[in-house]
Amino acid sequence: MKEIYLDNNATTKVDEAVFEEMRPYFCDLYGNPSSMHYFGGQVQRKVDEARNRVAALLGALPEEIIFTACGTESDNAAIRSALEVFPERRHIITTRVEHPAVLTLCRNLSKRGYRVTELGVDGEGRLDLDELRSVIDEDTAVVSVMWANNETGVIFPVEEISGIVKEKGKGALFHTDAVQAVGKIPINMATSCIDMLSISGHKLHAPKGTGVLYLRKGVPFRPFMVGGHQEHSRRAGTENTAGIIALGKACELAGHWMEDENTRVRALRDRLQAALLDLIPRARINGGEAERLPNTLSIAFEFVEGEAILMLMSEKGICASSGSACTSGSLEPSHVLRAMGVPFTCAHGSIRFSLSRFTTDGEIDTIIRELPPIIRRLREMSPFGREFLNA
Ligand SMILES: Cc1ncc(COP(=O)(O)O)c(C=O)c1O
Ligand code: FES
Repeated sequence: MKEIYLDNNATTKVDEAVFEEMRPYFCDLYGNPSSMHYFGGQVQRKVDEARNRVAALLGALPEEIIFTACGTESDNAAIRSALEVFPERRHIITTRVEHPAVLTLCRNLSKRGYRVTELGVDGEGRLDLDELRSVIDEDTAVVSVMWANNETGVIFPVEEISGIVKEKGKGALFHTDAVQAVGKIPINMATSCIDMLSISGHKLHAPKGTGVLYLRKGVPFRPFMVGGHQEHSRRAGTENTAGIIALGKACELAGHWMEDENTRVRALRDRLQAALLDLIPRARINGGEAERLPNTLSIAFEFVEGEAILMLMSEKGICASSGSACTSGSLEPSHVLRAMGVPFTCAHGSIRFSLSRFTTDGEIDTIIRELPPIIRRLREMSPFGREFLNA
C-alpha cells in the first residue's frame, strides 16, 4: 500500500534533489569548514552558498542568517536573547496558540519572575491587535507571534504586528516563528521590520534537525549556545554541514515551487475542503473564515473522535493528524482549538490535512472517497452520533 501523506505540517519528505546536494558531505567532503586547509575551505564555500540561498528566499542579507539545529532552538535563542538584551525588562508578549517551542518557554519564564501576556484569538483563530496595543509597555522586552499556525494554517498579520511593536514598544524586539510560513507564502525581510524569525528545515523538504534564526542586521543579540566561533560567534558548535547545504538547496527549491503551492496545492486543498463539507454533515472548518496557508485544512466532525478517524484512515494508507504532532498522544484537546473556543466535541473530532507539492489529484480523490464512510461508520458506533443519524 502506497501511503497518502497529508501530514506535511508535522514533517515533509526530503526532496530527492536536496538529498543529492547533501550526499557528498558525509563520506567524501567531510572537512570542517573552520579548518585552514583546502579540504575544509571547499565545505566553507558550500556553507556560504547555502547561506546565500536561504537569504535569497527571505529577501535577507547573508549575514542575517544563523544556522541552528531546529525551529525550537531558533525560537528559544530569539526569545532568550531579547531578555538578555533588556535585563531590566520583565514583560513578554506572545499568543495562546503558539507552538510549544515558544509557549512552553514563555510559561517556564513566567515561573521565573517574568510577566507573560498570552494574546487570545477569536473563533476563527484571529488575533485582536487592539489587545496587543493595550498591553505593550516600556517593560516589554520581546513580542513573539507566529506567522502561521501549524494546526489551522491561520496566518497572523505579522508585518502589521511588528509595526505596532516598533511604534509602541519602546525598543522591544519582535520575533516571529515562521516555521510553517517559510516556503508556503512569500516573505520579504527587505521591506519588513521584523527583528528575528525562525525557520525549521524539515517543514520545507530539508532534513530534520536543521534550522535558521534570521537576525536583522544591527539588532543586538546574546547567543544561547556559546563555545567556538562558528556562525560569527552567534551559534557555537561545529556546523551540521550536510544539513546546512541541504537547507540551502531546499530554500532555493521552495522559491521555485512557491507559485505551485499557491495555485495547484491551494486548489487541491480547496477541492478537498468543499467535497468533505458537501459529503459529510455537521463538519466545520477550523479557521475557515481567516486567511490561511494554502496547504492546510483543519476540519472538525461532530460526534466522532479524531484518533479513531486517524486509525481508520491509516488502515487505508492515509496519513493525517489530529492537532499538532507533539500533543497527539495526550487526550487533551488541542490548545489551539481550545483558545479558539471550538466546542469540546468538535475539538476532539478535528483532523488536520496538510498538503505539499508532492500531493496529487488522485490522492485527494481517494480521501474524498474513503473519508465519508469512515465518519458515518464511527457515528453509528457513538451514542450521540446514532442519535444524530436517526434524527
Ligand atoms: C510553528 C512551529 N514552530 C516550531 C516548530 C518546531 O520546529 P522543530 O521541529 O524544527 O524544532 C514546529 C514544528 O513542529 C512548528 O510547527
Ligand atoms: S513538535 Fe511539531 S507539532 Fe509539535
